[in-house]
Amino acid sequence: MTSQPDPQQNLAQIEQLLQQLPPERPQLVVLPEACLCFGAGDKRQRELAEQPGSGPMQQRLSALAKEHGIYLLAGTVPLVEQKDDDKFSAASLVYGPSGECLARYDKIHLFDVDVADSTRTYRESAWTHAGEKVITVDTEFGRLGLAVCYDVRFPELFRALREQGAEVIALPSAFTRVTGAAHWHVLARARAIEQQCALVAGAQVGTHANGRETYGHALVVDAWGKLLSECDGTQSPCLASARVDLTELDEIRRNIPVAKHFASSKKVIHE
Ligand SMILES: O=C(O)CNC(=O)[C@H](CS)NC(=O)CCC(=O)C(=O)O
Repeated sequence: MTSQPDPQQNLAQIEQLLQQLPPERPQLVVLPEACLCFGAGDKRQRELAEQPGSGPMQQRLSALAKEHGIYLLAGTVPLVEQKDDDKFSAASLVYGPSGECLARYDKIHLFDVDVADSTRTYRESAWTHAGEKVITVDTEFGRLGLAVCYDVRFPELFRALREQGAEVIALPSAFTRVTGAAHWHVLARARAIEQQCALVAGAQVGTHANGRETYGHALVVDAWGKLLSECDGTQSPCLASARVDLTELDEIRRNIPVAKHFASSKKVIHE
């Protein structure tokens, strides 16, 4: 998606995308990071932020999951608790096919980074509370692990997801065009290969209202690291869609038992 600051506009685009879904169920749809208000600015996002479980954005997402009978993962909806200061949490929300909210993951690694692009300095922690919990959730198709965008650079989080039983990992993202061109595919495939999990990544693409440029390339990778589907950036919004065979995952894990061999490095690396 090339999300705009206005949630209504983005929701209309999401509705259009969902009309094009293949008929198979169960089905997981992973929307990009900041799918409802990209580029709204920190002040506006704080205004839009909802309390967990209530508010128009969450109601609409829940209704869409139910209407289409899908698992719908909304990348980073701004949420606040009553006690909050002027910061909000960047929360990934997972809705089940009956519309219930099954899980919430707050982005752990915040993007306080300098990039050689027109934005130059990114300081996400200035307005966002960092998450403190590793989250997995059971679905009809297996256990889903949650990560967001910049998290992909931290393999420890993905190892923790695997240790919690993740089989599929969702990665809603908004990689910068510059770092994405250099690192996106390698990082996404490496995390899938290392943890022997399928990985489904939504992505922001193009030039946004605040002038930011994102890399796109939403993709689906299997547990062998094979790229099953990808948006190539020529069209937005765009749907990358694939059928993932999780019996293959069992075989990969039997043949290359990295979870067991992890004990070897645990013995010599003391944190
Ligand atoms: O700010 C918003 O509205 C939405 N959030 C984002 O765009 C986030 C935080 S600025 N972007 C990233 O994490 C880029 C990571 C990246 O590009 C890398 O790791 O190289």
